[in-house]
Amino acid sequence: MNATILLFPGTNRERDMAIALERATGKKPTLTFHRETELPAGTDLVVLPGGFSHGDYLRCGAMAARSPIMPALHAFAEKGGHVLGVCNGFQILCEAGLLPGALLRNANLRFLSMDCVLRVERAGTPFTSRWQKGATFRAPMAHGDGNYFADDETLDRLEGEGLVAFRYADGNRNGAARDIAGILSPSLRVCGLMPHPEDLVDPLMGGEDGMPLFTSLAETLVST
Ligand SMILES: NC(=O)CC[C@H](N)C(=O)O
Repeated sequence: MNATILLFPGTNRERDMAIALERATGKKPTLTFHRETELPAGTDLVVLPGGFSHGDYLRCGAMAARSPIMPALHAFAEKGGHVLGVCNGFQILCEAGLLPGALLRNANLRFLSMDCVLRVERAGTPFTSRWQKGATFRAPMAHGDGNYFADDETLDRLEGEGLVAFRYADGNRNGAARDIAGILSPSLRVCGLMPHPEDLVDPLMGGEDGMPLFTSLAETLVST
């Protein structure tokens, strides 16, 4: 699997993401700056990592969603490419319209930095094939704007079509609608989630709970 990590001004989780991807694939991902207009040839997976792109001004991810690289990302997704967005990356994917809804300020208006427990709501996707449905796992979270919002019609559609990937299983600290922590596109090839599985991929970090996300992708996206 050839992974490309996108970098925006203010991205700060790209190294964590690169380590997690390399652990799963044995290959170093490519880093591509937001000012580029093309993705590296042969990219199987594009990852938008966490951080504070453009200082979180306007709304988290709003400016990054209009970066020069974004038309290439849209084209990649339309052609069947896989895209993962974590935290600020999830916010950018929503602001870019690649996933529905938006991430609003946390309900208590505080930045949340702690571990949470996620439940896998949809197994058998490129992002979740290594988990059973209903499995729970620990994931660190660190965000000020993780309050997932969408209108009821959209939420009903996401639930009806099995596009809720992950829910908070140990309490809803940020106010996210229906405890939603991560969602999938109808194609199942675009996924965004707020917590950080890439920060729990080594016993030295306190566990490897996040690894199945990356091994699922590595197993699905075997490069030709
Ligand atoms: N860790 C992150 O990616 C943070 C995302 C965003 N800046 C927020 O605070 O919500």
